[in-house]
Amino acid sequence: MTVLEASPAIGTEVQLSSEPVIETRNLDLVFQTADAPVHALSDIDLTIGKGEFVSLIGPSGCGKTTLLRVIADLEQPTGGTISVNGMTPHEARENRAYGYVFQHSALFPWRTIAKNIALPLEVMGIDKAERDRRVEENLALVDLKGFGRKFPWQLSGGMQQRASIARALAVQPDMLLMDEPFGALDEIVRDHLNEQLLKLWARTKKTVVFVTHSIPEAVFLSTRIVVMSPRPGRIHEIIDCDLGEDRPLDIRETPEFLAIAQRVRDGLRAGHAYDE
Ligand SMILES: Nc1ncnc2c1ncn2[C@@H]1O[C@H](COP(=O)(O)OP(=O)(O)OP(=O)(O)O)[C@@H](O)[C@H]1O
Repeated sequence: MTVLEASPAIGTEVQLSSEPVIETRNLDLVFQTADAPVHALSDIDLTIGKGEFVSLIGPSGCGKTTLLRVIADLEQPTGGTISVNGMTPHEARENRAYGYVFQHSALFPWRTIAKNIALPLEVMGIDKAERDRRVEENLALVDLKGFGRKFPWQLSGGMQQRASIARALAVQPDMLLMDEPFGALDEIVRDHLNEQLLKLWARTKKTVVFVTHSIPEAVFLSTRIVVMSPRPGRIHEIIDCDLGEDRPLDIRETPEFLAIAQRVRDGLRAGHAYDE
């Protein structure tokens, strides 16, 4: 199925090769605060297809997290429309359509890794045998086999983030929403996790929406990159990242990769001009 998206951003028409799972139209969000209203999102038109890996990139405060939180039903838009898997975000949340991964692992320190992963399954009322099966399956998926009985503080930061990805995957969501999950980690660990995430994505075919500040990370991981501009956050440009699925780390030195990275950098610079 091919879907044509009309977007006010640069690169106005986008051909999606899969059915749309997230669709926003004229999405707006104004936070009411004690001082003055904060216009966080303005006129966001975005369609994300099933199985895509889409990164949101933009300067601090441009609304990346807010957009992810709207998709996740953690914030309510003040204008426009949004559908997630053909449902409202609220219905999608109730249907456990997505798993959410935060910048910091958000694991409970008093529970073992296995019990952290099992927690949402307990809340869902899934029986112990199935919980144990899913814990083992997802530990293996993020290369943490044998670490289930450890506590979070016994694991490195990178391993803790992998455990939170396993927890998000355990509810078997169609989608992963990831808010700068590797932002607090050093470069080498981040490179390694980027490689692992890419393999995981290729294996599971989940739709991923990924917030990052890093241009190389966005280009390395994504099928499309949404470049946002600040105050109020809007989409400046959507860039295709047509590097194929097989992406070893040294792809980052190729002319194709560097050309896309330059386009993203130019987009971020031009987006800043909105502020002036
Ligand atoms: N609950 C809230 N109440 C009021 N203002 C808010 C709230 N949440 C976010 N904001 C404001 O909305 C704007 C967008 O914030 P958001 O966290 O989405 O940006 P971001 O692009 O994710 O930033 P960063 O890259 O620094 O994480 C900012 O100006 C922020 O201060």
